[in-house]
Amino acid sequence: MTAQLIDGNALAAQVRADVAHRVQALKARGVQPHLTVILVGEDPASQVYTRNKVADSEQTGLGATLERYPTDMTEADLLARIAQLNADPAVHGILVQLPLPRHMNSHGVIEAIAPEKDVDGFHVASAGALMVGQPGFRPCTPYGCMKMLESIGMTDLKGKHAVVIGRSNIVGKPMALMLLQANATVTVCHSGTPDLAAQTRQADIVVAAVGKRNVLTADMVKPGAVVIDVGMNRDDAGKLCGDVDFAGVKDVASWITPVPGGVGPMTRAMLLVNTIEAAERASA
Ligand SMILES: Nc1nc2c(c(=O)[nH]1)N[C@@H](CN(C=O)c1ccc(C(=O)N[C@@H](CCC(=O)O)C(=O)O)cc1)CN2
Repeated sequence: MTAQLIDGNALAAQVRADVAHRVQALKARGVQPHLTVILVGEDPASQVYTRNKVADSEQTGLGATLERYPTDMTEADLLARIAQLNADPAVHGILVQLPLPRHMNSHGVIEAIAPEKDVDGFHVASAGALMVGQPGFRPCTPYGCMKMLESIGMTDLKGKHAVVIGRSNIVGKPMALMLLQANATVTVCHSGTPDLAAQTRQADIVVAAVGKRNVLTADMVKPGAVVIDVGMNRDDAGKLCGDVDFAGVKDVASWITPVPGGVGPMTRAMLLVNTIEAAERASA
């Protein structure tokens, strides 16, 4: 079997087109939706990601501002700026790019963002809403993974066993909750799981979100399973790769997401969805 690719770039383009229509509808009502992205420090990857977020936003007609601050910015100054943005009715979404410099408490900074502007979906209010199945912003990466499953007809996951590898607050845990909400039977595995392969071999859907190459190899995958690769790593040649041994697993799975061109573009696209949603709610 050779797996079919779930093309994140193509799906993200569809999502952006839909967002662009929603932006036009809001603009027709005199509302200019706006996202403010905050970058503290000089991390090269974060500089690329934040520039891309602004470019994606502008492509759909969303207004976007990138605010850059030096690494030695104080946490108090960052919190004060967030408070101003919270109070600004022209700003609908606020995103603080992670990681923050080590002297800052990321949790405290995220909690300072008004929940109604938390377009990253990282605030505890957003996490709580997801937990109890209430409307709220969903973290963009797992939200994008769910859209990818939907794109191949996997909407109701009743009877499906999903295994999530990784338990981070921004991917693994919300991913498990979203799969559960779609009626999957969900197992969450992590560094303390004794026999990972025994778990993944049972899975109809595997989501790998560890941040380590070759966490999932062909022998760990049930034939015909759907494999979603959230990882973003570098191989020995410096080439971008995921957590999944793509070359091996593609011969066992039925569907697989590539890296690059899979979950990454969908993460960016779902940020736009959350931002237009924030603007629509604010102007309802
Ligand atoms: N505040 C946030 N910080 C971070 C998040 C986040 O969702 N919110 N996620 C990651 C980084 N990230 C977005 O910020 C992100 C990284 C990469 C991609 C992406 O499109 N990757 C491409 C490849 C890019 C390359 O060539 O380097 C792909 O997979 O095709 C999207 C989003 C940490 N911080």
